[in-house]
Amino acid sequence: MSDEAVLVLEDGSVHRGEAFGARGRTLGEAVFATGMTGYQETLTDPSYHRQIVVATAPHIGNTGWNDEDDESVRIQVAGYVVRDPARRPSNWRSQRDLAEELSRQGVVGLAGVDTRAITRRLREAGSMRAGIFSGDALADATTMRAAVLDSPAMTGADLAGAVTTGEAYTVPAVGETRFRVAALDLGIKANTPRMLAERGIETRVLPSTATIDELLDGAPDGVFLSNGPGDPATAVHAVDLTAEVLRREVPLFGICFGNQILSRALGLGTYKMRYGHRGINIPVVDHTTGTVAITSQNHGFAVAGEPGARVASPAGTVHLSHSCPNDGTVEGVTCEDVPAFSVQYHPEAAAGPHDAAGLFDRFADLMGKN
Ligand SMILES: NC(=O)CC[C@H](N)C(=O)O
Repeated sequence: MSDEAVLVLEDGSVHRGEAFGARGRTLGEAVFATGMTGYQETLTDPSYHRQIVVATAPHIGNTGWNDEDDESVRIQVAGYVVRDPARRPSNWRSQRDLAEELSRQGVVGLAGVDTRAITRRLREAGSMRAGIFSGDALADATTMRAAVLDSPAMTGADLAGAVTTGEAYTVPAVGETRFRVAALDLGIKANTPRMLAERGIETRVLPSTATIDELLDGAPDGVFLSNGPGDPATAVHAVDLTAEVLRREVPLFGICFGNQILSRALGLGTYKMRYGHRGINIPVVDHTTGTVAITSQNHGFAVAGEPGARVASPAGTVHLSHSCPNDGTVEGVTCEDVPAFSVQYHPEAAAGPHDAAGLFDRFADLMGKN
């Protein structure tokens, strides 16, 4: 690992370091993530599809790679940028080294750059299109920047189809089955059905193209809308399905992309944030209880509205029930006339705080009351 690699941002800045993982070219939206642990879960989270993740934690790779912590079947990020990779992993669960796994899966990375300087740039100018170039793909700065400027933006990107399951599958409950849930897979993470299962919930995971009849086949007790990549404004089919689920008053819970979809089905808007929220220590205020949870997050779009407000929707009153005190963005919505709620943050996060895990119990209660 001594050959050159370069990160080129849309603003024309060029950041030179060393190749990390596979050699070649990759293009995507550059975003920064502030978690100091959990890189394996981050890299395999489908919500990061087509994003080049810049780690602000300076030292990455200490705990290696194992076959247990993947959130999906592959590394999903378009590229990975770190400052100082661990020279050798040391953890009792580690089976491989991070750079080796990136190479094995053909994921192009970059090491040895000042990731905090890059982060400051992304924070001031906002998330940008970017490319990592190494090996045969290295070229002069003008050529590399032209490739970046030619790549698609995240606004308007419809990406659920690229990460959803091809076939429906079922994850059984642990112990007695209390409820059955139909989950729309827009980029679901493995830990979601696992956490539902621990609460006696069987999850049937369906492709993002499922029809309303497929989704509600067998009369599930609830519907779950997963996290996922891309711009929620493009998720027209998922929004239509959700509107129908609301009309039928089937209990519904959504996470992140799912929160944006429920909100859009309720007539609220979504917009692209300047640089988003990606980390494992982001505070969220619950306006119903006045309590604050520390949460894991990974989103670049947000729901528009005034935190704490109650607004009219096709499904009755909606409470913009959660918000982030850092920037006043909406972090969750609760329907007051139909059994539906969602959050922008991640109760299923592994490597991250557990403050929000109770949301799965809230979903179970909602199904129980129905
Ligand atoms: N984690 C997610 O579900 C992300 C949702 C959406 N793609 C966003 O960036 O805001």
